[in-house]
Amino acid sequence: MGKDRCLNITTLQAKDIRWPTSLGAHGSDAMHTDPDYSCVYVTIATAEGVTGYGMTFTLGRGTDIVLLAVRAMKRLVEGRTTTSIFERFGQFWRELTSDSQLRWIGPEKGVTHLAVAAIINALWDLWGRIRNVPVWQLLAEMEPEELVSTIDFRYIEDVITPEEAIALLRETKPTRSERIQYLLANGYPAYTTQIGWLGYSDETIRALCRKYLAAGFKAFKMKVGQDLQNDIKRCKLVREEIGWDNQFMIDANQTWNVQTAIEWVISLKDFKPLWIEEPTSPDDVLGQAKIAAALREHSIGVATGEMCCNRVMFKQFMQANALEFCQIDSARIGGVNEILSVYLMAKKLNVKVCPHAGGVGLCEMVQHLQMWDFCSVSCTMEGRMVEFVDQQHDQFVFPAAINEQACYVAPRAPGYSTELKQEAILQFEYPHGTEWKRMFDEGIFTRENY
Ligand SMILES: C[C@H](O)[C@@H](O)[C@@H](O)[C@H](O)C(=O)O
Ligand SMILES: [Mg+2]
Repeated sequence: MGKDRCLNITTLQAKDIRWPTSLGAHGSDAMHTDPDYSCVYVTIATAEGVTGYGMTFTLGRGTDIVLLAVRAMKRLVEGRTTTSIFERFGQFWRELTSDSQLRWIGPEKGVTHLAVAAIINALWDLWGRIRNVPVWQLLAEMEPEELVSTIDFRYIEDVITPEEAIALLRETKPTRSERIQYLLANGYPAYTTQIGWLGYSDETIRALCRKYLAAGFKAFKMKVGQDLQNDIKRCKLVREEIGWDNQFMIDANQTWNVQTAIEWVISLKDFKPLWIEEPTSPDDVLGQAKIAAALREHSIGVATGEMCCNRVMFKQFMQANALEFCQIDSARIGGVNEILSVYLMAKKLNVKVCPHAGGVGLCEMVQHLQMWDFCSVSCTMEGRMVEFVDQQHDQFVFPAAINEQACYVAPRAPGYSTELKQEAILQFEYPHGTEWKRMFDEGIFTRENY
C-alpha cells in the first residue's frame, strides 16, 4: 500500500439516534411489531481533520445497550494511526473482536458484534475519504492481496483460504473495468419491501404497489407469519396489483417452528413466492435445511442472513444447503471485513447474495458491497438484487439513490455513504433531540415507558 496519508485518530464518538417509525407501523413484521428505526452512530475524528462516519442499525430500546458496547471499545481505536489499522486491517479486526474481557459476552455475535460493525463501518468510510473514492470503488480497485489482508480467515479456512481468495480475485481482475463501466451506466437492481409491512392496511398495500410499480420496481416483498388467512388475503391482493411477471417474496422474520414453516409456506405456494425469508430461528442451520429441502419441489427458495451472527454461521448455512439466497446485512456481523469473507465463501459455494437493507443506513452501506461483488467476485447480477426501503434516506448527506429502472445508482461521493445530516442528529438524537423533546411534551411517547 504505502500510498495513503497517515492520519492520527483522536476521538471515537458514539450517539443514539432514533426515528419514531413505530407510529406508522413502518418496518413492522411478525416479530417486530413496533420498531423504531434507530442507529448507533459512530464518528471517528482525526487530528488532520478527516472524519469517518459509521453506524449499526438498531430498534429503539436496543440502542442503549449497543451504545455502551461501542463506548467499551473506544480504547482500541483512539490514539491509533490510520496506517497502523489499514495496513494490517485483518489483524486489527481480530484485535477488536478478541478483547479478552469483552469477548466473553460474544464472542463475535450479538451486541458486541453490532458495536464492532458500527466502528468498522466508520473506519471504511474514513478509508474511502482518505483515498477519495466511494467504498465500492475502493474495494474494486484494491489489489487482491490488499483486499484479502483485511479479512480474518480464522474458522473459515476449511472453506476458503487467503490464497484461494487471492486467486479468485486475480481471475476476475482483467475484465473488471468493463463491469465498472456497466455499473456506472446502469446501476444495480433493487427490490422493495415498502409495500408490505405487517401493520399496513390493505388499501395502503394496494396504493404502495401502484406507486412502486410506477417507479419501475419488478420485485416486491411482503411480511407474513401472524395469521394464515390474512396472509392468503394479502398475497392475493399483492399478486392482483403486481401481476405474475413481477417477482414476489415473503418474509416471516423467524416466527415459525420448522414444521409450521413448511406447512404455512406450502399454503401460500400458489402465489409463487421466489423466496421465504427467515422462516425459523436465525441460528437453526439444520431446521432451515429441512425447510429448504421441503420447499425445493415447489421452487420456493429459502433466504436468510439479516440476523445471522457471524461468518461461521453463514459458512454452515451454505455448507448445509440451508439457503438459496444469502442476505448479508451491512450493520451486522463484524462490518465490512467479515462480510467480504461471506461474499468469497458464497462465490466458492455457488450461493447467490441478495443483501438485506432498509434499516437506517443499510441501503446506503450495502449497495457498496454488492457493487464490489459485481465488479470483483461473482461478476454477475443474474438472480441477484438488493433490498430497498424508502425510509430515512433524506437524513443522509449522500443518500442511496434509485434510477428509473429501479436500480441503485453507483455512489460517487468518497466514503461509505454513512454521514448523517447535522439537522438529523439535532432532531433525532435520543432523548434530547428536538423531535424527541416535542414528542415527549405532546405525550406521543413517555420517557418512563420507552
Ligand atoms: C424490523 C425490520 O423492519 C425488519 O422487518 C426488516 O429488516 C425485514 O426483515 C426486511 O427484510 O427488510
Ligand atoms: Mg427480512
